[in-house]
Amino acid sequence: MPVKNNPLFAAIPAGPADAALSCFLTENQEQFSDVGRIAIAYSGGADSTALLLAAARQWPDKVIALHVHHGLQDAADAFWQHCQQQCEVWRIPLFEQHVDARHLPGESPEDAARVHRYRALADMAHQQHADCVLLAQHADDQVETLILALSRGAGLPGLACMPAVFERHGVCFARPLLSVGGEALRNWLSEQNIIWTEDPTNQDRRYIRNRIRLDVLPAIAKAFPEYRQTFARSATHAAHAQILLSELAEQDLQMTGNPPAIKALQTLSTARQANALRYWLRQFHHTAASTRQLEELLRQIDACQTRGHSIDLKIGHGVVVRNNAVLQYRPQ
Ligand SMILES: Nc1ncnc2c1ncn2[C@@H]1O[C@H](COP(=O)(O)OP(=O)(O)OP(=O)(O)O)[C@@H](O)[C@H]1O
Repeated sequence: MPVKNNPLFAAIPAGPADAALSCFLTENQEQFSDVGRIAIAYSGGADSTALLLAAARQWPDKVIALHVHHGLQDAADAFWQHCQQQCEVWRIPLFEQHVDARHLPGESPEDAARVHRYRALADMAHQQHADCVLLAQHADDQVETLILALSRGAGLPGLACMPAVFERHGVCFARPLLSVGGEALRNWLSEQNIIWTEDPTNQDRRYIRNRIRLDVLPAIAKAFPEYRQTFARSATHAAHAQILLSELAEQDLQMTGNPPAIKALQTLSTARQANALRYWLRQFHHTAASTRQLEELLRQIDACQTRGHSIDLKIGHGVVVRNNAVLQYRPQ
């Protein structure tokens, strides 16, 4: 039975996820006015449950659910079973992919799981011919991301937080719930007696994100009741400023050439050199320099005044070296 004729589904009234989705669609009209198939990244948790229901109401019979089985914790099977049961009730087609999300030495388990998850979601979206994958991160996730970025001393790309629409692995991803808080979504689901799964690791204070959510955000909420809106505004300002810096870096790389000529780099101010080099490393070599590495690279470039001067600096999984008149990044 299709979603629109399903009495179980039709009985659920619209809630905050519907409002946020419709606001998002108004803001991104062009991209979403004519979608064929739309996929929801459905973990079984509260946020993606609310998004799945709102999306299925918005696009009856065009919505599919995608679930990534992480195989990391014992609960992964239970999450998958829960998703199967719910999608059967709502008659929403569900697809699943298993990933081996073990992390490499030095890599955080959360980062490894995220990398595998995006790859699996993109694979499934390709296989099912979905136009876009919707993720259920909300306003509180955005604030957590901002605080996490501040705690790490991040630059503008980190402070810009999570974009509402982006592309990865050739697939469009979107986050339509960034304007709504997590509590509103949960309260609404509870009022409708809709069940969801709780990830037990969300209470584990060994993870910094959980400490932010459980300990820091309640204190911030007390001191700054409007923090969701004001923090989101700051993230938006940072995102806009980052766009300008990327445009400037593109112009500067046109002038210096790619790979950048050392003499041409030296004609730029130190801040512009740093900006151009960060962009060059990120866009063309998929790596990022720490603040200290970048300072050292700028020092070596400044000192490179004669043929005899060399440049040699380890950054990410490679080294930046001098190759005659230009810089070169050599993966190792
Ligand atoms: N196992 C999964 N399968 C499919 N999508 C997932 C999975 N885990 C997370 N996602 C998607 O990525 C988003 C962000 O992941 P995160 O780990 O922050 O979510 P979560 O804590 O599982 O929250 P929720 O499921 O309540 O949205 C989720 O909202 C969901 O859309």
